Amino acid sequence: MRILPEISRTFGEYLLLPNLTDESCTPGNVDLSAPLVRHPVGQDSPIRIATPLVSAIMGAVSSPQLAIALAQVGGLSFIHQNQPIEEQAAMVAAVKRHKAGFRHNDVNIKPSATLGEAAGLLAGTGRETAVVTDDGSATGEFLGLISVQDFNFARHHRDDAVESRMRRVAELATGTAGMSLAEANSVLWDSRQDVLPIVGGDGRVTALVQRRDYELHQQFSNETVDGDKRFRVGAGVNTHDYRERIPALVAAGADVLCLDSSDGYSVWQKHVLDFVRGEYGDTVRIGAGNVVDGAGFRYLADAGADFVKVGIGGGSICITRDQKGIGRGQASALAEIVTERDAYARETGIYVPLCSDGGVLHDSHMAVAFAFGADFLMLGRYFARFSESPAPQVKHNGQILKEYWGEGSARARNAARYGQGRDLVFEEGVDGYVPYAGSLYDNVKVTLAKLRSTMISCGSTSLRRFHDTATLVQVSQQTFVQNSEDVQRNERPTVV
Ligand SMILES: NC(=O)C1=CN([C@@H]2O[C@H](COP(=O)(O)OP(=O)(O)OC[C@H]3O[C@@H](n4cnc5c(N)ncnc54)[C@H](O)[C@@H]3O)[C@@H](O)[C@H]2O)C=CC1
Ligand SMILES: O=c1[nH]c(=O)c2[nH+]cn([C@@H]3O[C@H](COP(=O)(O)O)[C@@H](O)[C@H]3O)c2[nH]1
Ligand SMILES: [K+]
Repeated sequence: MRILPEISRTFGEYLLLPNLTDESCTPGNVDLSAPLVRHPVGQDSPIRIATPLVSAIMGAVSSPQLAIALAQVGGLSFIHQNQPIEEQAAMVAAVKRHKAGFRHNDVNIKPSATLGEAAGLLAGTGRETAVVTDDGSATGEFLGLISVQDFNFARHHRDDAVESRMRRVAELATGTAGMSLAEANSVLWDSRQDVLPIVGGDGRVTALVQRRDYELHQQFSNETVDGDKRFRVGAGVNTHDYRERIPALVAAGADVLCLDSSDGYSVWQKHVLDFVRGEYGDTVRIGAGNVVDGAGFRYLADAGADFVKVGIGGGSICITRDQKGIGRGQASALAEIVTERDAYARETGIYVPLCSDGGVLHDSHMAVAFAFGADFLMLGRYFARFSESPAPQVKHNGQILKEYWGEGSARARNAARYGQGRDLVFEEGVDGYVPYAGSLYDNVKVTLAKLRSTMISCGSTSLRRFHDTATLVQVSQQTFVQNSEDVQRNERPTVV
């Protein structure tokens, strides 16, 4: 038995001290880009991301829609692995197929559905337009479009059928499969429609081009794309069915894989890394984890992990610490592993990036994590709140919420029981709600602005320099109480 001479610390226990801010420290000069995978020291990582945020390997978080939005703003998603192999591979393929400016047709409704149902569907998915098909599925016959602008409950009854208000195919301009984005946009503008359905030879809608996306696209200069300008996407894998799952994900076009486990310091993870190197050499990139100490990091780095993920029990839906008594404060875990990463780089000449996973409750915690030396962050709760996340949106006591559940919760494990015999003996995650926060685009923009501002105060224009020069101070509980004790906050309605 050994007792570490430390008190395990979390992000919220630290504040940053400013450093000298000079003329070079402007928001436009701050480079937030990060290496995603291992590389020789002094060289660039084969995959970099302009925005150092990745979405958690969770069913409530990482869907194709969220993956596309996050890649557009320069981050990366990891499609969850708590689902049959074919379904996960299909989600990866959907992201890879999605050409910038072309959206998947994933919101469909039957003509006999009610306007009330259409309104619920659109609100739940954060979309303005649904495609009307004969059977209400994405592969059904294309009959028309129904948008939020097509009906108004002051004039139309909730029980009226969608077909009473939809714009029918005959009245619509459509594009053809294979059309370039520039061509599609010309038709869109000529037709004065907000949405252009792209229709394949079989009469089915393959994609939608939206005027709003065209406008958004002008803003995206940092997209995470591969050499063919397709969005990059990651995928979670496990240590059970990897011999079947990994080939399917690679075939679907996954750009990077990541082992998804609460405990990465295991021979099972080494077996998977050996399998990947044996089958694919360095052409397939795979991260491993999670670990919370230097020994765990070194084991996975030696086994060939492309990045190492840090964090046990710190997630917002985590109950691992209560259930198993295992875990470590995220700040303490990072501090030790960052030291090990840098020692490893000096010894071997190989830099293995660190992903800090979980436990970010405020945007300021991101700055603290980068100051501690994380290369990029994995976030679950943060992304679950956005309209692009796949979780259902619900209303409770007048507040709009999104469902958010852990991968160790009964809900996720039930969904995962597809013949692997992974019986649920005890839960390790919560099944709950988070407040709905609007679109990913708007929120990430604000978060990154805060991070740039913190870095400017600390005199840094790159994450590496920020880490190298940061001064952190541990704060007392009293410091936080002092901030807010006397001020009665205005209860402002949540902006939706
Ligand atoms: N980051 C965190 O703190 C936590 C994350 N989670 C999430 O919950 C999900 C489930 O995680 P885990 O329960 O750790 O799943 P896991 O599949 O990694 O491990 C489950 C059990 O199977 C054993 N095992 C794994 N591979 C094996 C093999 N090939 N042969 C024999 N035994 C093997 C492990 O030792 C462990 O006892 C993941 O999505 C994970 O991210 C759950 C709890 C905490
Ligand atoms: O103890 C746990 N039980 C669970 O059911 C569970 N599901 C996910 N995770 C981990 O939490 C991370 C996301 O954390 P945040 O919501 O704090 O960003 C994720 O990225 C995971 O590492 C779990 N941990
Ligand atoms: K272990």
